[in-house]
Amino acid sequence: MTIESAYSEIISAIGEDLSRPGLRDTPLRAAKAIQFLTRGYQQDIDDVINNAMFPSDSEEMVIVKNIELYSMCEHHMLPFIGKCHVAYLPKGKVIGLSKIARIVDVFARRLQIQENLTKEIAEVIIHKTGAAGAAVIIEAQHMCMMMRGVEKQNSVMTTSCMLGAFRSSQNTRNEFLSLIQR
Ligand SMILES: Nc1nc2c(ncn2[C@@H]2O[C@H](COP(=O)(O)OP(=O)(O)OP(=O)(O)O)[C@@H](O)[C@H]2O)c(=O)[nH]1
Ligand SMILES: [Zn+2]
Repeated sequence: MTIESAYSEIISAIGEDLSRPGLRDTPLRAAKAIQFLTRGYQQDIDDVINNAMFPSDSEEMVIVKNIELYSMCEHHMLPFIGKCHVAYLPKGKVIGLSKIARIVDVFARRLQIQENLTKEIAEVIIHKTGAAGAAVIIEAQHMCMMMRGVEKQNSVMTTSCMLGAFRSSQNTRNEFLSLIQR
């Protein structure tokens, strides 16, 4: 079954008239949309990074904060939306700035829970850059909690993953936390 025909069935099953003009092209449109929202499954991390690693003597913390994040919860297939803060401690090389946001998207554009998304981003950053540490914090709101279910509009879920020096050194962790709060 194609995604398009699956959407046709869903639209019929909810009692709608698939032949009315407004819905005629909807299964195809919706199929394209869900493929975009889950395109992370088709992406390869090394292709995304595209060798954008540059030698550097700097061992100072690099932080990219407020990366906007759109993902889909794996329980309800509804969006969760928020921001992601990423940091790492370079060791001999730095990664192209945009690639950090691209890595976030590779994992966000899948069916996810926020905890796993946070961990997957941190693990790839540390493995691909050989950094002395990596840290990721995600703050997000889940449509499955807002539009339906418990219907809470203001709760924000915060998750973090601290690896390497961010886990072992409280000073490093505090530096990261104070810099993202500024
Ligand atoms: N830990 C975690 N839970 C999530 C995430 N996204 C959605 N959930 C939760 O997944 C749970 C699924 O619970 P179920 O009881 O199986 O599903 P449900 O009956 O639709 O639950 P309600 O949302 O409470 O109505 C809910 O508590 C959701 O809030 C996430 O990223 N992380
Ligand atoms: Zn959900």
